[in-house]
Amino acid sequence: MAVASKFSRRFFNNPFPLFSFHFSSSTASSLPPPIRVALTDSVGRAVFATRSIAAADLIHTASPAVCHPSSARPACYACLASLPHSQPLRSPFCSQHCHQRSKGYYDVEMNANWVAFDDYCGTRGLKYPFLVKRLVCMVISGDARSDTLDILQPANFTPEMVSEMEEEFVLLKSAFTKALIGDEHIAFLTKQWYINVLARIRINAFRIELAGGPYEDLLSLAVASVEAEAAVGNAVYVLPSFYNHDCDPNAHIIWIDNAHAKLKALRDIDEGEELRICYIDASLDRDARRELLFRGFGFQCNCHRCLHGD
Ligand SMILES: C[S@@+](CC[C@H](N)C(=O)[O-])C[C@H]1O[C@@H](n2cnc3c(N)ncnc32)[C@H](O)[C@@H]1O
Repeated sequence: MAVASKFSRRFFNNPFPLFSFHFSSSTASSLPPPIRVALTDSVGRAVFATRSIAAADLIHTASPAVCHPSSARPACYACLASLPHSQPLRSPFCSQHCHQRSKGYYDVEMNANWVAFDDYCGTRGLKYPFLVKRLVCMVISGDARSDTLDILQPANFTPEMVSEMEEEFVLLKSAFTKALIGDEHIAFLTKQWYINVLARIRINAFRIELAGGPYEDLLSLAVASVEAEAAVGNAVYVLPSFYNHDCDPNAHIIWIDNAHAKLKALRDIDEGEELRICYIDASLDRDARRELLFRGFGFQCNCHRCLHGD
């Protein structure tokens, strides 16, 4: 972690961190999470430890700003908890609590006809437009602000990529206008807004695979593992989006039962060290990792492993 340490010593001494966070963590301690976000001169913003953290410690938890279940596996509409495979799906919710808390945006979504939009995105294998659709429903219902994701780093789209998004944007917007949602409620939904949100989702979305998915029996476990798609869905978070990537990370993000994320230390971390997670499969060889990071996230990885040819 030479690169991380190089940044960390300098930025830990910066008296003006961009953010410090004070929210609940599931550790027994009443201390705030031991992190802060500060600006670096080579990788934008980054997360730094404000005290030493022991291997396997929970650093903090995070709830998604927006999430959406995958179509391949039944998952709760609100929290992405696995739903039983073996029962006919009666409700898209895992609990009354999830139903209640997402009722506003669920009703907005159910009021519109999604056949054309879902077909268009489904046949092209597009998953991120579904996160935008969810965010639009949340904004209309008053459950989110239209600028919720503005703080996150955006991807650079080429003009060709932008023009390819025209059709999905038109289908999304027309589903709402045909559902007679008043202009005043969807004034924010311009093509520029759509592109800006997708650009942030592209860099910051997490594909969620549950570590502790409840399988009712061996058959449902077999069905789940035979399916190529192990993810229960995708989600975007605010604080976890400030973690930079390292091919030999000192932290990781995990999901046990649902989209509520846990950031955990993979090894002992010093006060002032930068916390980094791995965005991809770290077991790939250097060329494959670099290719994936460049195509998926648009950056040349500056981690110690990559710089030293490992
Ligand atoms: C999810 S964001 C991480 C937070 C970001 N630095 C920011 O300011 O919001 C991912 C972006 O951070 C930068 N980044 C993350 N890890 C990097 C690395 N190992 N090498 C170079 N750039 C990296 C890249 O610009 C990448 O697109």
